[in-house]
Amino acid sequence: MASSVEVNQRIARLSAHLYPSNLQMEDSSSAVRRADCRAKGGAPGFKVAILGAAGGIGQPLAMLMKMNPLVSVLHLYDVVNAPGVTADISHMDTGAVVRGFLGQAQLDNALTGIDLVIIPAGVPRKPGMTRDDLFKINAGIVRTLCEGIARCCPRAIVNLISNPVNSTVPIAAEVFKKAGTYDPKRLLGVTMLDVVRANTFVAEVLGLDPREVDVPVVGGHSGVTILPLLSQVKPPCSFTREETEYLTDRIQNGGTEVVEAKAGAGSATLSMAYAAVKFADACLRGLRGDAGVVECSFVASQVTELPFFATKVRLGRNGAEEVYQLGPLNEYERVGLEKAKKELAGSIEKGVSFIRK
Ligand SMILES: NC(=O)c1ccc[n+]([C@@H]2O[C@H](COP(=O)([O-])OP(=O)(O)OC[C@H]3O[C@@H](n4cnc5c(N)ncnc54)[C@H](O)[C@@H]3O)[C@@H](O)[C@H]2O)c1
Ligand SMILES: O=C(O)C[C@H](O)C(=O)O
Repeated sequence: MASSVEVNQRIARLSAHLYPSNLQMEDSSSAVRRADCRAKGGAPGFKVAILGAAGGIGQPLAMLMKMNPLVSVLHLYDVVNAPGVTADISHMDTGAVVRGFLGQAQLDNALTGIDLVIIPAGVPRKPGMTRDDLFKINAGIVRTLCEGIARCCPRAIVNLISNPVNSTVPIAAEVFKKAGTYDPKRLLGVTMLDVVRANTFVAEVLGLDPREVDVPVVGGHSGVTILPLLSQVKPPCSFTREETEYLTDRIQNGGTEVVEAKAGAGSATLSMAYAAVKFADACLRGLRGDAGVVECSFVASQVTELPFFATKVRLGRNGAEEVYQLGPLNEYERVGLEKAKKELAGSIEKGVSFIRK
């Protein structure tokens, strides 16, 4: 008759066979210890956690981060399906070691020791909804996740994707202030998709390769708060009034264009995962100490009278180390800026009072 130790070993072997992701899900297993050795002994890299990793954005984002050579350890956290996504991604023959974490009981393990946290957790829009309509559900999700960050990795850089970004970033800031861990440089709202779209649409109009185009997009991440500065496009160029209006409208409504095309099946996921990885990679290069890493982001700011605003920022070892001014605006952009600030003020206040209430 088999001893209880032997029985337990057999069960563990069978379980690992049936549920290979358990190899990554169980922190004390020898596979994880081997993975730890590999992470420490292999190419140096950063530890990254994705919260909401089983979602429409989370899955392609996890795949792309697993391909990023700057990442040595990748933690995939979600309240559903984390084991499946982890098993799948972990078979990719790239350097990063992948571990999955399922449900709130594993949130702290998912976050401990992490350098960069990327948050795409939360519900997406359906046609007819504004991003602000997501506040009711997503505000609470972001609060819970940020409480975990404050407990377990208070020095991590946070890339916040969950909408409405104009309110979720102020929510995160308030959670961190309450916990006494707030460092404004380390909290970055992800507005990269607006820049990615702007580069694409402007390149189409100019007949250029989008990779050659750089469009600053400032303000926030919703409707009129998305303010492309077409007067500052690189390479230098000019647009007719008609082109300016077409481009501004298309960039401001790019998200709605995708929501309507998906007809109830969600919002941008693939282009967002691409944009999130582009931004996360910039943050990691900054953490590594690379010079001259500059991207747009919605951050704590003194560029306007508002406490948060998106502009170009320089990313360094401490996050957004320098927040750049707006630069010269034309009349069309000055009018746009006033509209953007008016709407942003309300969204920021809504986020702040959600925590302070
Ligand atoms: N910042 C941007 O530019 C941008 C672009 C696109 C989408 N978004 C936003 O990103 C969010 C996610 O979009 P999606 O298409 O991936 O949605 P999705 O519904 O496909 O995925 C969301 C994931 O979050 C998970 N989740 C829910 N509650 C959670 C919790 N408490 N902890 C951890 N995970 C949790 C879900 O289980 C799901 O897997 C939405 O709020 C959307 O509006 C932002
Ligand atoms: O539009 C949305 O709801 C998702 C996202 O903010 C986007 O810009 O695609």
